[in-house]
Amino acid sequence: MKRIENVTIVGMGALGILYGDFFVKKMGKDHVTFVADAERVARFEKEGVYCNGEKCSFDMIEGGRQEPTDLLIFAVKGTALRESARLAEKSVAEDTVILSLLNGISSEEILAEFFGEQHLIYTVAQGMDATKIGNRLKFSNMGELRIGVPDADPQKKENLQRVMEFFDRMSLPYTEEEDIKKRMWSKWMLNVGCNQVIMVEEGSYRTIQEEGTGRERAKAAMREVIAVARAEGVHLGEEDLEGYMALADTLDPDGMPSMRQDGLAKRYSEVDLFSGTVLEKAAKHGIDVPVNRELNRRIKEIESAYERR
Ligand SMILES: NC(=O)C1=CN([C@@H]2O[C@H](COP(=O)(O)OP(=O)(O)OC[C@H]3O[C@@H](n4cnc5c(N)ncnc54)[C@H](OP(=O)(O)O)[C@@H]3O)[C@@H](O)[C@H]2O)C=CC1
Ligand SMILES: CC(C)(CO)C(=O)C(=O)O
Repeated sequence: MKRIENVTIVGMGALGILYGDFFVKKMGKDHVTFVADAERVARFEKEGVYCNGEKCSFDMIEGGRQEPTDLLIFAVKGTALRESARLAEKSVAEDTVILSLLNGISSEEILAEFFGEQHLIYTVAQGMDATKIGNRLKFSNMGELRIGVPDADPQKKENLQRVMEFFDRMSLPYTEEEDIKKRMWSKWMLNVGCNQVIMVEEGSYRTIQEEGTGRERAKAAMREVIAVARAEGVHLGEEDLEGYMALADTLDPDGMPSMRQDGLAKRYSEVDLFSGTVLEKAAKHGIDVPVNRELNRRIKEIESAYERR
């Protein structure tokens, strides 16, 4: 079993910086590489990035010039996944393992189309309160990775063992999941409620932590995910919803989910991966999802104003 000794990360945003900084501190900077397009490399070289106030010691190179890696981590937004997968092509050799930290239920499928399903270990990143403003990341809780494989393919099981051995060696917080598909849907349910409500109410985690309309609206959006999940054969229930609301309650009340950070920076968000996907799947099953319909309408309305700036 080949040990993981090198990590390549695509996306130097909130999660990319959090994990990049963690790995550099554990393995040394020679074992960690970021890959990006020429423009981002130039910006990084000029401005650098900071993690909890400290300047990060990272190497970033232009896609196409990199060597194959042992572990490739995608930490971009859903809106940039295909474009960044093309940049990462040279990072992948036969024994490269790929993790996607993206929220939603479709990034693994998209990456499997590019690189082949055998490379992918399914992953959910959760529990972190990582807020990046400009080139500065702040977090108080690094959260954890939930990892697993949805089938019993022997090569994937071996890759899962390689990743767990690596995470153990790094003391990186993670949990192996028996039913990774259910975990992905459950976390997605949280994002559909929490990220979208905080975005439209222009708030912070406090918006959904305090009893009141924000919290109730988030739960109502999440209940629509439960209905869609069941129609798709994924058995989510009220206990999963309560479990994830309890997790959201542990986050810094002044922190913000990634979607709200996009809203503040006037960047297009992952709305299509959240309510967009709920609406699509609900239509397929004839399920009415008024809360997500309205959240989707409102987020698109907010984003349509960006073009007029
Ligand atoms: N933030 C959080 O706490 C959590 C986020 N997630 C999920 O993780 C994913 C990443 O989120 P987050 O880290 O917040 O996102 P960010 O927007 O902070 O970071 C994404 C980074 O990717 C960069 N990027 C965009 N396009 C490319 C490209 N073509 N090549 C290389 N880099 C590129 C962006 O560059 P630029 O600086 O130019 O924008 C940015 O630095 C999302 O799916 C999110 O939903 C999951 C759990 C928690
Ligand atoms: C809700 C949260 C913070 C969970 O870690 C998240 O997934 C995000 O910011 O997109």
